Amino acid sequence: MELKVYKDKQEVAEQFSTYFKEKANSGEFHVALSGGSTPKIVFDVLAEKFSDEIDWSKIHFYWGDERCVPPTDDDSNYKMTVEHLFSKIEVPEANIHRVLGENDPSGEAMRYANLLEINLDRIEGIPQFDLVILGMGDDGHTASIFPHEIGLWNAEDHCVVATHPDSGQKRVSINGKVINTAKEVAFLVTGDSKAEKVKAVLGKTAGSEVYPASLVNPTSGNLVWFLDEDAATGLSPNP
Ligand SMILES: O=C1O[C@H](COP(=O)(O)O)[C@@H](O)[C@H](O)[C@H]1O
Repeated sequence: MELKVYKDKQEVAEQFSTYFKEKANSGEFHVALSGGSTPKIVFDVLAEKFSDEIDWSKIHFYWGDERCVPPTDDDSNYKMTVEHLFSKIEVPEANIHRVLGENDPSGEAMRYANLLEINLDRIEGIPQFDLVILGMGDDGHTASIFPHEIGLWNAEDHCVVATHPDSGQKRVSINGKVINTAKEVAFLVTGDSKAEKVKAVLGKTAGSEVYPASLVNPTSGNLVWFLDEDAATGLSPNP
C-alpha cells in the first residue's frame, strides 16, 4: 500500500492526474470511475491540463458505482463526468460504458456485470480492471457498498444493488471481489470530514472492519491512497 498526502484537494487532483496519465498511456486501459467531490476536480484537471497528453481512444470508461437515476439527473455520476471531462476531450462514444441508472436496478446490475465479464479479462472468473478509482464517504462506504450492507462486499454477483442508508436511493455498484481483483486501486479522499474514518481504516483500529473501505486490499494489485492534509490529520507520520 502506498500513501500519498498532499496539501489540498487541488494538489491531490494534479498529482493523481499525472499518475493517471502514466498508467493510462501504457496501452488499452479499462478504468472504473467514481462519483464524489474529488473526482470532479480530477476531471477538471485532466480536461484542462492533460487533454493532449493522453491517448483517450485507448481508454475504456466504466463506473464503480452509479445512482439509479436518469443520466440527466444532477445525482448521476455519469452526468458529472460528461460535464467535467467527456465534453472537453476527444473520447470515442464506444469507449464510454455507463451504468443505465434509469433502468430497473436489478436488471441493470445483471446487465452491467455481464458487460464487465465480456469486456474485461477475468481472474478466476472475476472481471479485472486496470484501475479502480474509489472515494470514501464520511461513513466509511466505498463505491456504493455501505456499512449497513457490508454483506454485499462478497456477493456472488459482480454487480449489486445497494441502498443509500439515509435517502433510500438505489445504487448499482461493483462488489468487493471486483475491486480487489483490479491491477490497481486508487482512493481519492479529501476534507476533514473524512479524517476520522481515514484514521480508523489506515490505522486498522479495533472495529474498523465495519467500514467497507477497510476491506479494500487488492489480491495481487497495488493500492494507492491519495489524501489531502485535512483527511490525513489523524494519521501518525508512519501509520
Ligand atoms: O456516494 C458516493 O460517495 C462516494 C464518496 O464521495 P465524496 O464526495 O464523499 O468523495 C463516492 O466514492 C461514490 O462514487 C459516490 O457514489
